[in-house]
Amino acid sequence: MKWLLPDGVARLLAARRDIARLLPRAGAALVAASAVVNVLLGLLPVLFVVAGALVLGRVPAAVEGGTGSPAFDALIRAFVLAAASFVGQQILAPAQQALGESVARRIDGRVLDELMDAAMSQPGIAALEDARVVEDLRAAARELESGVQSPGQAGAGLLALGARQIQLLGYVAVVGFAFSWLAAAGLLTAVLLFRHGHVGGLRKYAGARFDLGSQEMGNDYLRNLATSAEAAKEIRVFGLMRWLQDRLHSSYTAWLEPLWKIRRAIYLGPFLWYTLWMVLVSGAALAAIGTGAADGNAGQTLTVFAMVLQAALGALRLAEFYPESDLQTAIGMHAYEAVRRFTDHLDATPADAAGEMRGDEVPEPAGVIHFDHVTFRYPGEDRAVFEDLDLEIPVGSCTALVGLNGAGKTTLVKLLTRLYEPSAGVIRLDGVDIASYPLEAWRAKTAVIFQDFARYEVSAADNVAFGAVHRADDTEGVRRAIEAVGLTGALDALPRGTATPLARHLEGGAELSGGQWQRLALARALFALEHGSSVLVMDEPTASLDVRAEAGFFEEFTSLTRGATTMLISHRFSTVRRADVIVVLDGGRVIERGSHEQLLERDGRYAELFRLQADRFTDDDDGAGHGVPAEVLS
Ligand SMILES: Nc1ncnc2c1ncn2[C@@H]1O[C@H](COP(=O)(O)OP(=O)(O)OP(=O)(O)O)[C@@H](O)[C@H]1O
Repeated sequence: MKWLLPDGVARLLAARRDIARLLPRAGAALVAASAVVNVLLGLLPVLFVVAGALVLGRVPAAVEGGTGSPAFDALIRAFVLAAASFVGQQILAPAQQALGESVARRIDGRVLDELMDAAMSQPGIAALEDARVVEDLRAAARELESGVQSPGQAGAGLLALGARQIQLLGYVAVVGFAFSWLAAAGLLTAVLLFRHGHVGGLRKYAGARFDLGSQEMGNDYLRNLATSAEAAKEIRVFGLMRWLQDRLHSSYTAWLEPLWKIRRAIYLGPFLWYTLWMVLVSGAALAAIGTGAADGNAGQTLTVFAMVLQAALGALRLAEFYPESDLQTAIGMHAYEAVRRFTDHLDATPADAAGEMRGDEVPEPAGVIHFDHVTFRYPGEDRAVFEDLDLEIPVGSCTALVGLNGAGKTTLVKLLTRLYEPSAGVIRLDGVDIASYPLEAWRAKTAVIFQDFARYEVSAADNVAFGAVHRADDTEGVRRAIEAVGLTGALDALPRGTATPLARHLEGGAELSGGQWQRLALARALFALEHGSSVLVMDEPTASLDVRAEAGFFEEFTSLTRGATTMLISHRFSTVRRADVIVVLDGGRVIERGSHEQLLERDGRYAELFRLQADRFTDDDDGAGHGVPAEVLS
């Protein structure tokens, strides 16, 4: 069947079908009510034209027969019909709008739920780390929330379009029955052609605009840069205002110019062409109606003439833009397409390793976590971050990971926490593939402070409790964790103590310093340890700590995390050197492994990096190494 239809029409029908498939999300009763209202709103104007013409045609006989005559009664019946169809339209128009809004809101709500479910049900983060998909998604979520050009509006718009189409067919049928099917066909063709030119152009323009999405993302980025507090300091200090203004201007121009060009090409030519057709066909049809009237018998012709003329004009008026449906059906589905692109992306993301599952519990680690010949490349990347990595992390002690930027330390943590699965090889806990444990149970065993840890805009206490949310009621435990990281004084000084929301834009909210946020993240990990986690991963945990806090960090943490398996990633050798085992990563492999003393003795990469950092202190001092803090060199 598809090959019978021109390409454009097939695409239009497919788009309409996609919108129609969204309608069940609004609920059968609501959609049925809206459909009935729209069908009535399509029929009533046609009925009004027919009844109005009958009134006009019956006036001469009614005047002649006088009140009470059958002709007068017939006039009154036609008048009542005309009045009822007019009043009906006035009553149903607001109902159409209200029902349409409800349909739109329900569809958008359901699609937003589906979007959130899809995003949250992902065990990994591959899709969410794909910048293009995430931008798509943000745009879709924005449309769904604002509900301006949303799939819900497209659904409501489709129902409203039904009213206009029924109206058009009704007028055409009146012209056909009462006058000429040829004239009716001519009118229908003229209206559909004009609509095709106009609405088709709208769709093409919307498509072109979405194709320029990446350019629009660039504009958004620059606009945010200009208005966000985050970049405000640097932009002013480095004098980047002028640069930013120029970039904004050139970026917007580069986006708008192709759009203007497309708009001229899409609208101007076709508009002139379809208008010409419209004028010719409708002129011929109206001339034929006028000529027919001049030839006919008086009473009959008056009715028919009024009916046909009104119907023809009514049909021609329907060649215009429909504000309640055209933009909505043309643009609303783009947000939904973005949602679908996202869910397709999720479907294409490799599923969890589906090996043999082992119970619901992960046993307490007893021996070793083994990255057993692990190879990993990020989705869509050719280069492997790890190639046949073989790394053993002893349970119950502290292992530090050292390596230059980009060596793969954070990626290792993502693999351990199963945010990604290895491309090859296996990660084992005491000989058992960690992928054979239920994901939630495995993650409950791990507590991680990521380098870019989250700063939740909730209370300070909740920020800590999120480490073991099922024990959020353990307020004593939360206090202990806060105490352990030395934050009690700072948090108690806040307006509502640990209940203070940590965002200034929230009522009664406050903001913490970078180092205080980092301590809070540490407290979260400690709280997780207290409630069942036994593998603690800390990625740059001291990056924002002051010197005193950093110096005391290791002692405090070793006593707090005694018995846990700790992985410590840090560029600060004063932190790293106390670890039981230090592993040096380079080129996706382990190149050195040992204690601080063993690695210094070996005089390899670790020793080189350590001395480089130590030299920074000695150069600032007397050049003889005497200025190196004792804790670093000793
Ligand atoms: N989501 C991602 N998609 C593709 N490549 C990535 C992604 N995240 C990291 N990479 C790449 O993987 C490599 C290892 O990055 P990773 O963040 O693990 O290094 P790192 O050792 O933690 O570095 P740093 O010391 O700077 O924190 C880098 O080349 C990085 O560009």
